Amino acid sequence: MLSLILLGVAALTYLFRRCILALITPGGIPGLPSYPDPIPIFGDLPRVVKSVKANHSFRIFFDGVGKDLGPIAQVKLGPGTTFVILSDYQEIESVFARHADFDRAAQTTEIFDLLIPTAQISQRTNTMWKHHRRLIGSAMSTKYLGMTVPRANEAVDELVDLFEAKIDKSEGKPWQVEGDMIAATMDVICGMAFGDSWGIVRDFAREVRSSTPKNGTLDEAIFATEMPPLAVSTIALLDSVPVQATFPRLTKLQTRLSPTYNRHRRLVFGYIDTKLAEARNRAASLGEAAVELADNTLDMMVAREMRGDTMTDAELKDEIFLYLVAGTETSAVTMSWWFKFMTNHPDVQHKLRHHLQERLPQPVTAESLSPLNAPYLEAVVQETLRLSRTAGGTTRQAKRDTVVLGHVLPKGTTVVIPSAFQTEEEGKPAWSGPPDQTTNLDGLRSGEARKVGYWAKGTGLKFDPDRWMRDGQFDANAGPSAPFGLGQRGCFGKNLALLELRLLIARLTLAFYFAPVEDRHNSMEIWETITGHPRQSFIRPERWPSAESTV
Ligand code: HEM
Repeated sequence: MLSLILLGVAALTYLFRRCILALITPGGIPGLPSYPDPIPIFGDLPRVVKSVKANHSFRIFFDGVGKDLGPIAQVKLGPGTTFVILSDYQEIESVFARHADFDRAAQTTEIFDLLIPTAQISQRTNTMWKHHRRLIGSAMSTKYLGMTVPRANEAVDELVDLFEAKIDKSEGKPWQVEGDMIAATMDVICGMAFGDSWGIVRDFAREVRSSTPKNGTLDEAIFATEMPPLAVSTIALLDSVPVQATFPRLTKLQTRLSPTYNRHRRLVFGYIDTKLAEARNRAASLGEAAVELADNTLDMMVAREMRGDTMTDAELKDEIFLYLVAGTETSAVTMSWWFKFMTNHPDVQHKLRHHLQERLPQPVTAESLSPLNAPYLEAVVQETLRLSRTAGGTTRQAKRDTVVLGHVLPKGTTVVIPSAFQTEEEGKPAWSGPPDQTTNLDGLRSGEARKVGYWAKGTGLKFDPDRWMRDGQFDANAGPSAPFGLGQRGCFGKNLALLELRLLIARLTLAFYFAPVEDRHNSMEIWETITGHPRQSFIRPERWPSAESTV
């Protein structure tokens, strides 16, 4: 009897110890390279938090894991939470294409679900996501985007005018350009989403002309321009997305209760309400013709509603607001990096200007900006996207147990795809771990043979648009780059973003020479929100013919 009791006690003790061990061990996937000595319960979390705080950047941390630990590695964030970091381009392509195995990760849907719970970005690939894509997909069609070019051209005219005003007032001093680009992309996106630009850039130009700039601590010009309340509230809502929060759920709870957040929300969603009512009145008076005549996204959605293909009002408003969330900062930040690349590469500016003078008819159309008509322009756009790494990285979550590079990833595993692969060099991928981690991966990869080339050895981190050119043509498969993600959950606004970048870069190159700036204005440091901003985005434009330009 006693021995039975002792046996029972031993069994219970063993089970108890196993449970405690399971609780305090950070978990992880057997056989995958990971950092040594994670802290029990917290795993690598303190290490991640420290690195992100020191660098102001998740991307630097995750790129670093890929470089240190190899093409597939793990970061253990405590029991049950493991991130797999995948840096091998060929396998990344395959993961993006395996829709039955992977979906948008909860880490992404959960950071947006407070702000826009029913928008595409907050959904797994479910019925609602498919319905929304069907309803607004045509907003990204060539036909619709082509129709928006005259309106976008007007927005660029206003930006050129703003730069002219700033040149006249700045006495040759540089200024930070990101605020101008946020204003310009908001004007473009609002024009497309509501049919009305907010006219922010036009107001900026008026304010610049009627005031004197201050001198900043780096001897830069600081202009007294003010964003209108709607734009301020939009930016505040965007900043409330808990992308860097250690405990996002707690941060969301705090945000939900914040009077400031709720005030911004009321203002922006009240504006969308008014626009929605106006669009419905317009559609009612146009009847059947409303579908054909719709020239902005809201009108397009409302016209379809009349044909019985409906979203709820909440869904409609979330999708429209997603335009502002996803479409302004991303394009503005990419453009801010472009200015930096230009001030550091006068040779590229000259080459691009000559190319555009030869190729671009006036007025500019969507077709004239295409890679076929202006291949070097496309090379500059794609090189800017590759090296600015605006989105930093993407994530996917395993829908079932699945194999990646020979390792079984359990259902629910989050795969992080850092941006490091975009700088991959010939025969030497971005990662360079110890020899046992850089073994030949052939036979382990689940995708088809590689279609995309490598960047020439030692050049991955250089800004060089010519890497995309083959025999005078743009080659989309020259080397690895996926700034918009890939697959069915890739960026919805990719075509719009590309058109906008092509137009802005072409028109600004023809209008100005962006003179080099001093070293103290030329830091390449990143600060990260949802996107990776250049900490310094100084420009010193000159009208053509420029006194400083040598050509
Ligand atoms: C340079 C500009 C832009 C960049 C670099 C960019 C990048 C990205 C990336 C990396 C993703 C995630 C893709 C993935 O997980 O595979 C994404 C998603 C998305 N983007 Fe963009 N984007 C840009 C501009 C835009 C614009 C202009 C719009 C719309 C007007 C837009 C709308 C969206 C939407 C709605 C999603 C979520 C799609 C979904 O969840 O199915 N983006 N973008």
